[in-house]
Amino acid sequence: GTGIVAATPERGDVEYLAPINIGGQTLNMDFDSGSSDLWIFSTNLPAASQTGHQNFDSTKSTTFKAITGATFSISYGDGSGAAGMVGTDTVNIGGATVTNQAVELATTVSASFVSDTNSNGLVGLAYSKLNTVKPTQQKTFFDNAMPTLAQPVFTADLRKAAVGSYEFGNIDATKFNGSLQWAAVNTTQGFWQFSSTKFSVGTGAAMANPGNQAIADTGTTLMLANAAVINGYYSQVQGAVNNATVGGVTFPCSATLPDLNVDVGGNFNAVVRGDDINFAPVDATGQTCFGGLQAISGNLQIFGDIMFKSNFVVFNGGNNSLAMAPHG
Ligand SMILES: CC1CCN(C(=N)N)CC1
Ligand SMILES: CC1CCN(C(=N)N)CC1
Repeated sequence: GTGIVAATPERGDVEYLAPINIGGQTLNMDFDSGSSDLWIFSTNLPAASQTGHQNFDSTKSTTFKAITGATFSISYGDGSGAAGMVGTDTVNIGGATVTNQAVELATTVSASFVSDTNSNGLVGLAYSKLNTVKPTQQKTFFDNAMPTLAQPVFTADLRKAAVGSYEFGNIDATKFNGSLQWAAVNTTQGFWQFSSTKFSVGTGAAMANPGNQAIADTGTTLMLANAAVINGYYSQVQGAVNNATVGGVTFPCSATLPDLNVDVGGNFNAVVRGDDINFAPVDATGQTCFGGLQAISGNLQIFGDIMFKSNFVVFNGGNNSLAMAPHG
């Protein structure tokens, strides 16, 4: 089978929401290729945490089954998190259906999730080895769906300030230009991870970034890269400064931003359009803009939604590879 859902950006493209159906109830969810838990807002939360959200009510589903003694607890890089109990139910994402999918019902969620009323949980699409359910680790929706999908793939078509899509089991060739370029994925850490050991800025010469790795992460808003990339890129942007007050690199909103070209798996070069690297004004004056490319230490870079806005991405769980092409 196949499935397709619209991916709708929150204001400012902070995250992209898509609807899933669980036991007859529809919730708008944040699809996250950087984690592996499918957890949902539920009526098991304190009433205050449920306010403004779609809350799954397991007592209203005729197909829900609790997993006795199973719990989950997950925390994310930004300090947010959720925890609760676990059951199985039928999950249908745009037509792709898994019976007995582990669904994790939150009994506690952090404040940032409560206040983000557009999101009612996460659909983890990284490798199942990262799933947090105890005592028995559970599989992701994609892992469970794969055997019944027409192709063992899902695709992300995320757009700047526009509706895109997530699709399971099919690669829609009308959604990208040119041919898909493929790279091997290193699954050891459970991410859609690949090497990225060189980059270039605009039409400039390739610069080495030895030993560097990156993950394709739909759950992260920005593109987080190491000092070599940050310095290499922003040295080419007039007026770019590291603005401690704002918490990252800013530049005049009138700046011309060059494209960033990054190596993927030693196999191909992905282009992140300069226009997509202008994330948003820092204040109402619209004079100063916050960069979509920001710093992270270490050599595991996080290619988040900023990269996805310039590239259609295919995740192939059949042979652990990943492909990109410019959006159509
Ligand atoms: C390496 C980190 C990337 C951001 N995360 C995520 N999308 N869930 C957490 C893991
Ligand atoms: C990967 C996740 C990080 C935390 N999130 C949040 N606070 N809304 C969602 C995505």
